Amino acid sequence: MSRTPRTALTIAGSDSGGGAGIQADLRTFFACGVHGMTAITAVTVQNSVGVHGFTEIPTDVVAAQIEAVTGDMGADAAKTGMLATAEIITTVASAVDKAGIGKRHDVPLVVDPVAASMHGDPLLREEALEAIRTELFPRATLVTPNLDEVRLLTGLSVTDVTEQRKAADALLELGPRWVLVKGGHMTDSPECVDLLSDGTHVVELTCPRHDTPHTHGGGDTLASAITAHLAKGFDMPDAVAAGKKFIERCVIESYPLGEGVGPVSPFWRLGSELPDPTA
Ligand SMILES: Nc1ncnc2c1ncn2[C@@H]1O[C@H](COP(=O)(O)OP(=O)(O)OP(=O)(O)O)[C@@H](O)[C@H]1O
Ligand SMILES: Cc1ncc(CO)c(N)n1
Repeated sequence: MSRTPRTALTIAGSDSGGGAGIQADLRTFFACGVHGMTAITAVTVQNSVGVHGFTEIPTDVVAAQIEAVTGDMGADAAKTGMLATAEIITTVASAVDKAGIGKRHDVPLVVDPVAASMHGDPLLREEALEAIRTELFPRATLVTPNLDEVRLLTGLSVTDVTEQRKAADALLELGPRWVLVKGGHMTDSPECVDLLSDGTHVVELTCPRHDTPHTHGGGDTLASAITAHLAKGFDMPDAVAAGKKFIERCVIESYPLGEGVGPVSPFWRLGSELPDPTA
C-alpha cells in the first residue's frame, strides 16, 4: 500500500469540453500530486466556441456532495468555481462552515468568483453577485478575480498595476484574508502581472505574456494549482508563487482544439507520457 496523498475539494461546474471547470481542477490536482474530490454545482454544455447552456444541480445534492466527502475523507484545502445561483452560493457557504473549511478554520478556501466564460457567456445569474460578496468573500482565505470580475464586484476598472493595488484594497474590504488580482486581461502589457495582497504584504507575480490565443481554463487551473499547494501545506505567498509557475508552463504548452479557444495544458507534468508529436 502506498502513502495517501493530500486531498483537495473543488466545488464547481462541469465543462463538457474538458478544458475548464471541474475537469481543469481535477487534472491540475492530479498534476500537482493531490487527490481531487468534487462537488458539482452545474453542468454546462460547452465547447471551444462557447457555453451553449447550463443546468444547475439541486442545492440539497450540492450540500450532500460536500458533506459526503469532507465527513469521510476530509479535505486539506478547497476551492469554489462556477456557482451559478444565489441559492447555490448560500448552500455552499453553510456547507463549508459545517465542514470546518474557510478563513476562520484550519482548512483554506480559495474562492474563484467565476462570473462568465472567456467568450463572455454568463456562468452566474446576475442577482448572485451580491451573494458572492456577502456570503463567500468573508469566508475566503483567498479570492482570485480576473479584471472583469473585479469590475463587477467593486465597480473599479483596472488598466495598470497601481489600479490593481487599489482594487486589491477594495476587495479586501469585503472580508477575504488574501486577494489575488489577476492581470491576464491587460492585453496591452507585454507581461502578465498578478497582484497578491493581504493589506500588509503585497507581492507582484510577473511572467512574460506568451503569444497564444489558447488560454481556456487558465483561471481555474491557476486557482486549483494554488489550492493543491495549500493542501500540501505551503503558506499563501509560496502557494501562489508555485501556482503562477505552474500556470505559466500550462499556457506555454496550451494547444489548439476545436474551432475556437483551446485549453491550457498540464501535460508537461507527465514526462515520458507526453503526447507523441509524431503520432
Ligand atoms: N498569454 C498569457 N501568457 C502568460 N500568462 C498568462 C497569459 N494569459 C493569462 N495568463 C495567466 O493565466 C492566469 C489566469 O489569468 P486570467 O486573468 O486570464 O484569468 P481568467 O480570466 O479567470 O481565466 P479564464 O477565464 O481564461 O479561465 C494568470 O496567472 C495570468 O497572469
Ligand atoms: C464550468 C466552467 N467553469 C469555469 C469556467 C471559466 O473558465 C468555464 N468556462 N466553465
